[in-house]
Amino acid sequence: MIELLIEIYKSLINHMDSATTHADLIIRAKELLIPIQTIHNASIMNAVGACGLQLYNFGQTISIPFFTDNWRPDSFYDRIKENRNLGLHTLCLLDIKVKEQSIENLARGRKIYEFPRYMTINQAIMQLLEIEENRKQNAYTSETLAIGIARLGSLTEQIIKAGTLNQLLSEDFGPPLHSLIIVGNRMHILEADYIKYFVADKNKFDEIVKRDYKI
Ligand SMILES: C[S@@+](CC[C@H](N)C(=O)[O-])C[C@H]1O[C@@H](n2cnc3c(N)ncnc32)[C@H](O)[C@@H]1O
Repeated sequence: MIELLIEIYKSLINHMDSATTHADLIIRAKELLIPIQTIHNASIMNAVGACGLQLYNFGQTISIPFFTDNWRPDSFYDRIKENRNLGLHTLCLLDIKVKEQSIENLARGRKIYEFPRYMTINQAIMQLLEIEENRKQNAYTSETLAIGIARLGSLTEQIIKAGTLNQLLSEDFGPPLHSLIIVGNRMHILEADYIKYFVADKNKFDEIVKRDYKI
């Protein structure tokens, strides 16, 4: 019970009702008859509006896990495709590996943990392009408009950059945390006007807006 209370306490530092983790904690607390008071807070799920895309126009959020040599999951590709078909943007949350044990240490019961790893926007784009290359259903291409966000909310270190997936691939976003947004295939003119502030290559951006969004 103490452990659950600590988990709930820790989870108060983000938006309490936004994800499976939170629902799980609340259900478990209710089962144990622990009284709960929810204090709503900021979350990437709504702070993402800082990139200029309107929250109304986001579809399903996805999480992109690190590929390994023999585990390259791609089920989230279908979610991106569904969102894009409806003209909606996709917020991609990127994998975090902290307190992970190697198979060997796990097998031997050694409490030795691997160095923490945080997926970068560049790694996420590489994985996404590999998946498109395999699936070939045009959910997106290297020319699709996207927005990379790093350390959102930090007064001095926040970075927001918009461009094609290909353009963002070579950008340096610095230390974690990173998120990626794949822009839907419908965009309001106000969204386009806002995003322009985060674009390095304005000519290319205008070209894409004209070509893909007819605005
Ligand atoms: C498992 S999710 C948890 C999100 C958290 N519960 C929340 O609601 O903000 C963690 C992922 O959210 C994204 N994220 C959280 N905070 C962020 C920030 N300040 N800037 C950019 N991405 C962020 C990153 O992709 C990170 O890997």
